[in-house]
This record gives sequence, structure tokens and C-alpha cells, in this order.
Amino acid sequence: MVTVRAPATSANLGSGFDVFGAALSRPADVVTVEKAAETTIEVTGVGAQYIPEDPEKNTVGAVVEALDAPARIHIDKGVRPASGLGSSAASAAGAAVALNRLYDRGRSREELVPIAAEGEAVVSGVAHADNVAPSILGGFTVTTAEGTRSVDAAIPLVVCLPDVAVSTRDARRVVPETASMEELVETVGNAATLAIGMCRSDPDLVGLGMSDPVVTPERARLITGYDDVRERAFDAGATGVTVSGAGPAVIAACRERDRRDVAAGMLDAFADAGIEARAYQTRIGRGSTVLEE
Ligand SMILES: Nc1ncnc2c1ncn2[C@@H]1O[C@H](COP(=O)(O)OP(=O)(O)OP(=O)(O)O)[C@@H](O)[C@H]1O
Ligand SMILES: N[C@@H](CCO)C(=O)O
Repeated sequence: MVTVRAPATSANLGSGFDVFGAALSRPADVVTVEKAAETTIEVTGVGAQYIPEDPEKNTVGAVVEALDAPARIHIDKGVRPASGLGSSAASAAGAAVALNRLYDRGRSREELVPIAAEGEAVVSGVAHADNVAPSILGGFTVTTAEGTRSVDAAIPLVVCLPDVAVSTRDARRVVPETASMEELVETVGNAATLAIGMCRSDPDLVGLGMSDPVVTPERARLITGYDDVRERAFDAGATGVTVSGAGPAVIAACRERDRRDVAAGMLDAFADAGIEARAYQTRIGRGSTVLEE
């Protein structure tokens, strides 16, 4: 038996659509696997009632196939599905690390990234790896067709999750098909600023680099109260605010001393819009961790 804790993640970080990702210190899924002749999946925890246990429909089923590793699998969800916090990815990442260990497949963490990404194709139609990469490797990740690079970074964060669901599949439909040269130049500048900020663990540069003129404005329209939430976070000291992944979670970078106020401001703004929400005071954290074997 192997048990793995796989963290929630935030993809895109504004300027890095389908490229940037960050592991969050909390929340997380816990995935337990045991060898079995046939694969079975049991799901408990947050939002378990919305998650299919059929291996053809659950993200971990694709991982079992890719590693040829049938198992009895238990997923204890700490990351709510359709949250923008890489819920589907956390289970796939945890299963990839756990099954690789259980069956001694000898894959490196980097090699497990495209395997776990197969699970994402099951739910969103695209094997995007920007959530599974940080959930497996930890830290800040840059994923391209050439692979994933990661760096540890100490950045305090708040993620505020409203009590509404936005599926990645739906949120991908509003992504513009083209961008102007002006938007491209702005986006490259912001993304480069953010990457330097991560390497220096500088919340000011990370926040500055979260700005994105192309994808985020379209996605923000799907989140009731977004503009006020953003403004209240900045008022409380946030250095940058954007949509987390495909939403509806909203992520803010800040300094440690402002984190509590940023969380309170974001919660208040959602409450003013009549929406219940939960705020996680978190930070960039570690990747999947083996808890027991
Ligand atoms: N193990 C799993 N955990 C969570 N959701 C799963 C899992 N397997 C399948 N799903 C399905 O995936 C969908 C949620 O995935 P989706 O990509 O939309 O949200 P997310 O992973 O929280 O967000 P994001 O990718 O934007 O960070 C739901 O329809 C859910 O039923
Ligand atoms: N990069 C993906 C992440 C989904 O979590 C998207 O924004 O659609």
C-alpha cells in the first residue's frame, strides 16, 4: 500500500496561460493505492458526490492505464472539483507518484508529468500539464512542449474560492483565439517579470507579472464579483491578483504580514456580491509527498 499527499495548484498565474503553475501548501488530496487485479476507485471528501468513480471517467483511470498498474484506489479529496485549484490534477498527480512506487516502475518525477496529464484530457479534452507539473514537482513550474522546469519560491498567497463551480471545459471556450502584437509584447513582459520574481522570491515582481490583457479579462466575466474582489485584495496589500487556473478561485500574491487582511478583504467582497466563499491563506509549497508505504 502507498499513500501520497498531492497538493492543490494554481495554473496560469495570469500571464502564463497553459505554461505557468504553482504548488500550494494547502489544500491537498490524499491518494492511497493497493495492488489489485481490477482497478476500483473510491472517492471521499470535499465534493466527492460530483466525482465519478468509473476509471474511464476519473482522472486517475488514465494514469492506471499509462503505467499499466491496476489497483484499488482511494481518493480523499481536499481540493474541491471545478475550483480552479487543480482538483482533477491533484488526484492524477498523487496516483502517478503512488502507482509508480507501488509497481516499482522507476519513472522520474519529470517523466510522471505527461503521464498524469493524460488524466486532464479525460476531463477537459486537453492534456494540459500546468497543474499536474507543480502538483508532482512542487514550487513554481514552467511547462512547454519541451518539458517542465521548476524552481522553489517563497511567496505568500491567498486563494479565495467562491461557492460556485466553473468547469475547465467551459472556461476554455471563452479563451480568445488570437491576440494582437501589442498584447503579445505586454504578456511576454509580464510573464518574464513574474518568472524573475519567482527566482528571487519577490512578491512585488510576482504580483506585477500576474497582469494579463488576453485570457483573464474573458474568464473574469464568469466570476460574479471578480472586480470588487480584486480591488479589495489590492486595498489590503496584495501585490497582484488574477483568476486561478480556469476559475472560479481568485489568487492573490502578497507579503506575509498582509495575508490575513487580503483574505478578509476578498471574502468580504464575495459576501457583498451575495456569494459564500472560503479563503485559503497559503504559499508556494512542495510537490507530492509519500506519507506511507
Ligand atoms: N479525481 C478527480 N478529482 C476531481 N475531479 C475529477 C476527478 N476525476 C474526474 N473529475 C471531474 O473533473 C471535473 C473537474 O475538473 P476541472 O478541470 O473542471 O476542475 P479543477 O481541476 O478544479 O480546475 P482547474 O483545472 O481549473 O484548476 C469535474 O467534472 C469532476 O467530476
Ligand atoms: N491552463 C488551464 C488550466 C486549467 O486548470 C486553463 O486555464 O484552462
